[in-house]
Amino acid sequence: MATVVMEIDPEELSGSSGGSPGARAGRRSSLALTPEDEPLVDVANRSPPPSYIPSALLYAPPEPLELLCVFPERASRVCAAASAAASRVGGEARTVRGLRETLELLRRDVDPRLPHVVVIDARQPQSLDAIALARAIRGIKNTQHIILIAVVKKSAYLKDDFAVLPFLEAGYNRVMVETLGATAWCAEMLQARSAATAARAQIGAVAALAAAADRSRDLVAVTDDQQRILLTNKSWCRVLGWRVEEGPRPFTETAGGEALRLASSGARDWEAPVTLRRRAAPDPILLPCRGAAVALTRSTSHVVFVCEPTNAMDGERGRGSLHSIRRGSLDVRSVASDGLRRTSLAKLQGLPLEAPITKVITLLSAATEGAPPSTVACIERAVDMLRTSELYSPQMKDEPKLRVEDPIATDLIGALLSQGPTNIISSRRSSNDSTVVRQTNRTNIKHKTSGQLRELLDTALTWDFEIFRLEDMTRGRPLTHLGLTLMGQRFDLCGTLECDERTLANWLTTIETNYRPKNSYHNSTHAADVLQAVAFFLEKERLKCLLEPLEAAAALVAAAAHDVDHPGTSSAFLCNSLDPLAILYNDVSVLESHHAALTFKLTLSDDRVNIFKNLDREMFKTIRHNVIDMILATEMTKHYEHLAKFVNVFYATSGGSKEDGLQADVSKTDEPLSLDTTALSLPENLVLVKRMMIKCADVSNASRPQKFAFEWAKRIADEYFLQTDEEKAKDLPVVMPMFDRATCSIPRSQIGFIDYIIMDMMEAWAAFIDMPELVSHARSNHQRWRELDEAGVTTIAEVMRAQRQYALQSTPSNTTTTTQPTAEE
Ligand SMILES: Nc1ncnc2c1ncn2[C@@H]1O[C@@H]2COP(=O)(O)O[C@H]2[C@H]1O
Repeated sequence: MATVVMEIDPEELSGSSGGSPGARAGRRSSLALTPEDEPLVDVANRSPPPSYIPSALLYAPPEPLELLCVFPERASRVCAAASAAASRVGGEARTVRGLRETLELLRRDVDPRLPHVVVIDARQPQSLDAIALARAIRGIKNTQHIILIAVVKKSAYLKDDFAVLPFLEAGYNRVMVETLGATAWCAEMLQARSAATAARAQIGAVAALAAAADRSRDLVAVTDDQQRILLTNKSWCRVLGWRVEEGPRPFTETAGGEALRLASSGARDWEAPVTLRRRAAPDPILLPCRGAAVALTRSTSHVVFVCEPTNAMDGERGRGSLHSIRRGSLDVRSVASDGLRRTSLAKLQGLPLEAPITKVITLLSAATEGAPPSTVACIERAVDMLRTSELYSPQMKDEPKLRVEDPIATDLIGALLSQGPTNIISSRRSSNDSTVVRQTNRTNIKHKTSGQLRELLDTALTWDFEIFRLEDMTRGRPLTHLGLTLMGQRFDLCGTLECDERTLANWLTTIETNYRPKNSYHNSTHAADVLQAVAFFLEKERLKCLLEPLEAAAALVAAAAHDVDHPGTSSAFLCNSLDPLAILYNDVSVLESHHAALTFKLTLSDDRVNIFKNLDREMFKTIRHNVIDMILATEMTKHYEHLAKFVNVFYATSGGSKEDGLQADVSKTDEPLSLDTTALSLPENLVLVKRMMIKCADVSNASRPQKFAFEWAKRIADEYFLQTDEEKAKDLPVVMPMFDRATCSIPRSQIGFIDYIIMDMMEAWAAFIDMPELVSHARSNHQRWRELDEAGVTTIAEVMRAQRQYALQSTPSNTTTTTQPTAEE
């Protein structure tokens, strides 16, 4: 139906003054009246309003469980079991003995520790009337979300099938038979916490929407499907002379007109006039009304009426003007913080410079204007978080389980992600193992390759490239050979950098010589492996289109040199031992700074190795900047920062899933990521791609076929163990105490590494360059580590034994397949 729009006189509508139709003036309304006041109605030709609570409103930050036990007997073992379960799942328990104490605790006006769960001993009615207590708790405001659990005797069930009913009717959510079982209580606590958190979020959302209605200058009423009024807002009460919180009453007592007919017709969304009776005045008023039916199922559950007051009512509003309604609704705290925010905003706006984060904070702060209190609270929290400088530092989510149950993963991830010295330094000694630039005395390499080596190098661009075979065949100098093949021949680095092949060979030899062969992991085989991964990635269409030859060259150089002179111990170790490198770099990005600086020191030290010597100043500046940036990006303390930036820029966010995306869980990997291709055209985003490329290459071992992944896992564990040995021998803080060769579970460390470091990153990168095998290998490695863990395998020797058997079983005809590559040549 077409809507007839005409000017109407609000005073006439309100019935409070005469006024001829010809004298109509006032605001526009989509409500149309004929001169005879016959309403023409605009019905439901727009999209219907939402019949759901928007998910953003249901956001509930994870909270540690708060348990309240009400047990008359202090020494109750059941109470102790429930409390122990609460702490097992990372929460806290308090115990009270009776009704009075419980109610006192719950009635405290602002108790931030309002319990999620109350467990009540219902086994001895003579000591505690559990039914009365539940009723009393449910009678207190804001306790609807609390999960009440009654503990009953087993005999209660056996005697009477319906024994639970009085408890449920009194307001309990669950009835539990008394038990001391830790598992049963833990399960109960976890379920109860999530039910309570969800319920609290729902109630908060409803309260927020009620608050929004309350602050509207429109007259708002909500009825049920029987047209009984359930909720009215302040404007409604003021104009119609109602008391706030009048109980349910028939809407027809108060309202009439076309609006009512439409509401009862089941229309989803309509506009029509409504007549409303005022208690203090004889004449009803006629107001334009917008209505909506809320239907969570097929049938309507609620109908919302929003009636526009007329200008003539402004006089009646008193403190109900828009301004005074808003101000009146704010409490002292929110006014104060609002004021403070404005002051600091004003200061920020006065500055000539504005960082993007300032713009974001300004926008968010502006969005609190007129928003309901719960939304304001959410935004304020978000702004507080944005104001910290550690935006990308990960914090364990609600995963206290990890800490308790998987100390090895906690150790590893904690050590990878934390920077600087370990907190307590029990003894400080300078390291004898100072890092010095070793001059290479092997500038001449035998560049010719044997037939077998040539054959192997021909497969250099396959994802199952036999890197350990290359290590054997080249007697520990895989980087030079692979570098000449990939950088020299495949990517024509000499053409891009305008250097001769001899210089490239010298450079590779120099870099390789400065890797330490004593390291089981951080040696030149790792450098070659990362170089190979980068070269493999560069072959992908997406990167071929995006990167210039100079950028590709920078990536290869960075990959080859990214861990040069790695001492085999972590930055934290260097800081703890006051190593000269830690002193030089002030405990900040110690190793990566050293790798980048040494790369240039070695390269520029001699024209015979200087692959950059023919570049002009600008090109040199560009490649130097790129190489440094990529090497620094391999620092694991910045892992989440780089990953989050990459994901935020290149993937469209949907429903907050990207925030969750950083939570490790290899089981939830089915959602396709949707690439935002517009971001690709912005040159400033390329740096994120390059960082991500080297980062993924650096830890790609976990995404390689199993036999390689397992060998790398063995090597890194060996290196970690040596560090732990050295820390103990030198009385230094032990950075990863769980990495003790006698006790450490290799499978568990790998499961943690894949869960928390690899999976999300590989998913994002694999989708970006279209390389699904990165994810599939990581998943199948994860699966195999789990099998080994479940089989009780822990040490390196056990892993290797199990893998040898596994290889024999899965390829019975191929008896040469082992996880340890055989030496050749
Ligand atoms: N398979 C693995 N298991 C555990 N840690 C690993 C593994 N691969 C790489 N790492 C760690 O990830 C880090 C990446 O940066 P680094 O090469 O400096 O040091 C690496 C190791 O500490």
